[in-house]
Amino acid sequence: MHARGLTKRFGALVAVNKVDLDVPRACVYGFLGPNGSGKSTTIRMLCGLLTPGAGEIDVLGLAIPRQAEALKRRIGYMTQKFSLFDDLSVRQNLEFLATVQGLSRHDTRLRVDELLRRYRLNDREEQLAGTMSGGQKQRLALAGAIVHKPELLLLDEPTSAVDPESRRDFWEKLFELADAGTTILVSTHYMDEAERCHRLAILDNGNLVADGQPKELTEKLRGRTFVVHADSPRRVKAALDSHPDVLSVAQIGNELRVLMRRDDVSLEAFRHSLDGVDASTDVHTVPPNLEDVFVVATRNPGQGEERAA
Ligand SMILES: Nc1ncnc2c1ncn2[C@@H]1O[C@H](COP(=O)(O)OP(=O)(O)OP(=O)(O)O)[C@@H](O)[C@H]1O
Repeated sequence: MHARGLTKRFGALVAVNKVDLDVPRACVYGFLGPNGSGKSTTIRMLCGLLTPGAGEIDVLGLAIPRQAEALKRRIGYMTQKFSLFDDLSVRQNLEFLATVQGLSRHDTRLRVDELLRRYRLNDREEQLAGTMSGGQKQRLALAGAIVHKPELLLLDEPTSAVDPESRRDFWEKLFELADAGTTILVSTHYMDEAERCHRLAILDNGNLVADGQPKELTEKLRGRTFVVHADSPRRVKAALDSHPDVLSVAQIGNELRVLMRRDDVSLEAFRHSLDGVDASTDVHTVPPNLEDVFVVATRNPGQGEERAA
């Protein structure tokens, strides 16, 4: 899947601004960005639900939106809002979706049986979808999105309302699908999920501000993250908040995770800048994580053009 110069305006707002994307086949591609950064709008344009203001889109060899009709049978789409019928049973939901996708009665029965088994829903196939837990609904919604064995799956914050174990379980299913050749584009606000993707794109105010493999993105930030142990972390944080080279400070218990704007501030110089603030401080460098990448990409003016190869 490729997009070039993808743009969408809503009145004066540029929701998506000249975005270029390349999503390799059978890849789990993560889409990250603050609220309102344009993730859903991009995904909706890629699956032909929304017409771009400008740009070229090629999905599975089809030109979108012109050939969107032909794309429908080849993609699956699932959003944060469960697209299920609450007053139909688990089985009826899957049967309905299979019929909409044009499966014969025979194929529908085989496929629904297979999905109920594989998604551990066979012990509750008669239960009304509306009475299921968030995690179960989400498993059913995923089963529904792949009932027609799509080559590409577009998932818009599919795990936003479920517990950590259900999220892990859901991601196991995504990797199973990718191993079997399905390409997956998934938006998320969870860094642990982003970390698991083969590749990632970060959007900010409609602009693509970073893309690459998670490891490439974090390696580029080497030398920028310090951890400060202190007896009075609030006082140290107050001092760091006014430090010109500090981009962000996050408190985790008695530790402060400090992200610098630049990578040329030495550990010694940084230690020195805390002299006289709290005698108990202990500072060391730590490897950057994806959250650091996210903060740099979305908060640091001038970093917008940084891209991993
Ligand atoms: N139909 C619409 N009409 C007007 N503005 C819209 C419309 N759809 C989206 N927007 C605006 O476009 C911007 C991008 O929205 P979008 O839903 O794509 O962001 P997002 O990154 O998916 O956010 P979130 O993480 O909150 O889901 C927002 O400012 C939103 O208000």
